Amino acid sequence: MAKKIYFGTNLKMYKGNAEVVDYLTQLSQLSDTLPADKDLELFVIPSFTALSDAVAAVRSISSKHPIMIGAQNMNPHDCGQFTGDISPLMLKELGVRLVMIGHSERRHVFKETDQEENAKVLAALKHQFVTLLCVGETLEQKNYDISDEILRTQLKIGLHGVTPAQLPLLRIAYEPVWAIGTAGIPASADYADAKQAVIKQCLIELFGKEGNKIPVFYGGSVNPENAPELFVQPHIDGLFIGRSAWDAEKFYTLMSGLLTE
Ligand SMILES: O=C(CO)COP(=O)(O)O
Repeated sequence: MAKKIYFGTNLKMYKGNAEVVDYLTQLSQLSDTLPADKDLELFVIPSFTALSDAVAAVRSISSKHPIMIGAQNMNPHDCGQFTGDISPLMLKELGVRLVMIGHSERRHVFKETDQEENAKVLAALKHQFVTLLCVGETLEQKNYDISDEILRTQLKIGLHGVTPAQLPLLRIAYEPVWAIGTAGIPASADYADAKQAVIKQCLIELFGKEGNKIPVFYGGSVNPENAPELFVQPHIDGLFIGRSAWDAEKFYTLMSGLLTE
């Protein structure tokens, strides 16, 4: 069987409810026309306020390649005195299937620690969410030549206590902090692939040969120009995209170009 291919986008704090519904309606219709013989996992991660209607929107359109809806963050507790936070049970109730944990903006803007990401990873897996842990080094860490150590630390703490039975739900995104967003400089395909290899090696150390089956995506200024080279790298299982995927047609064009090459 051909290798599974992964495409996802994080909408960050950009689209409100109505805009997310329009976007998903368009993207679901377009995704139906992607090659039927490809084994694809597509996911879109909107803001919390759009999740309910986002789930309804993707359910209302039948597509050969249905879109999985994810949340951008999650409190690890089922309920409690955590004003402003959202629990796993609340996300489950809405039909959300995926939870993203440890996005660079959560780590660096909101100062989340590896230990906090670990609590969220364990809670997300316990509640059977597809669990997407993001890792990546800052520019300063890269300049000190400690990127590999940082990635290994984020993985070893972030995944502490994950059991082999939970691995099929786990996804990793490598998103170098310096490559993300409007001020980001895209990683070269060679650099990205080398770091993805470090991540895969660490996953094998943690979980044995089953660790090699965990999909690892690249994210950080993916665009129509650099996507083809990134996509064919041996250690990159999928692309996790921000700005270049926020227009449904542009996202579709990027994906269909890669799938038909
Ligand atoms: O943060 C990202 C995805 O989570 C990547 O964003 P950009 O593709 O806009 O750099």
